[in-house]
Amino acid sequence: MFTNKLLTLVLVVQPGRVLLGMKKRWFGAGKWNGFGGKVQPGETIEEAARRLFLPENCRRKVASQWMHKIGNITFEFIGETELLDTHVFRADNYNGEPTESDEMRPQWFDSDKIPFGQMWVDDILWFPLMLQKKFFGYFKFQGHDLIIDHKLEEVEKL
Ligand SMILES: CNc1nc2c(ncn2C)c(=O)[nH]1
Repeated sequence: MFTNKLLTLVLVVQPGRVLLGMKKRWFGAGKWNGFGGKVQPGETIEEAARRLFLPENCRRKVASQWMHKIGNITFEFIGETELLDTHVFRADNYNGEPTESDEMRPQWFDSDKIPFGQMWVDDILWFPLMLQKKFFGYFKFQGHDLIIDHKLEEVEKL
């Protein structure tokens, strides 16, 4: 019997560059990734994505349509009963200056120099879709570094 944990992931994709953050602790520490985390009770997925990406002081200034949903990926880890239901957004119009937090150290990467070797092993599979389309994904992991099964499909709408 699986339980579902709702997570958000925000990526800023601009002409020629992508904003990633080095996760400094907890789940996924040591990997570059988008920005996000757990959806709290009582908030929508979009509200969580906004809360977890935008610093407190600039949330008011950013219009609500600043991001759009582009993907949904479910991660299963063999031996664990909690599925990570990850909702992926793009926030391309973000024009702030990303600042380091106790969780993440932000850095811009050229689109052709994404550090996939220091990212979750699934990212290299769905990033190309994320750049062009909307997609659904399912990844079954053995530990944190081996994908033993996956599905990935482009969709017109989520
Ligand atoms: C397990 N692979 C994986 N997990 C993620 C990712 N982003 C957030 N979470 C929880 C990711 O890119 N890959």
